[in-house]
Amino acid sequence: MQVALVMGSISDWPSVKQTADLLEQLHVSFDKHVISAHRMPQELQAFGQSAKAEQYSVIIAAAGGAAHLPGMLAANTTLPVIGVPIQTKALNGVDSLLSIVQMPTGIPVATVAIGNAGAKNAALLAAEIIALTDEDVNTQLVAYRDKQTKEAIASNAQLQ
Ligand SMILES: Nc1c(C(=O)O)ncn1[C@@H]1O[C@H](COP(=O)(O)O)[C@@H](O)[C@H]1O
Repeated sequence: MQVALVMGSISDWPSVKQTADLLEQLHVSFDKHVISAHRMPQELQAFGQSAKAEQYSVIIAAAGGAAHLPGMLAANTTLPVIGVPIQTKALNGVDSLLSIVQMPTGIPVATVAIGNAGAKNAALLAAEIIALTDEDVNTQLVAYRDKQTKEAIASNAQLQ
């Protein structure tokens, strides 16, 4: 698999599904895992440390609240980790965002926006990394961008 799609809880799946659907559309192969740094610390460490040997190219990690999962995965691998802040009820996902984005120097997490835009951009960012060496994924990405541009131009008609 090219991407490991990891979430802190099964309750994150409705958001993470948007990432999964877009990865599928872009022909990126991936598998899905619930792994919590807080609830499954040993499994988290084992997963991070074996991720490179498993031949993943990118890890996407989505978590909400005290979202230490992306950072702790990044601590256990040198693969690129994309962090997705899940929108929370109590603090609207600002808690998730700040937990993920403010990493110390030396252990980066590529953090995307809170909510739907972030969930989708995580898939696109992963696909852009994969597309460096995968012509099929590159073709899908170019087509995605092309369609998006055409739709934006066509939306001018709604102004008339
Ligand atoms: N942020 C983390 C971590 C972690 O970072 O290890 N593990 C679970 N969670 C988050 O807790 C929220 C509530 O989880 P539950 O619904 O299971 O109580 C979820 O958004 C999950 O990502």
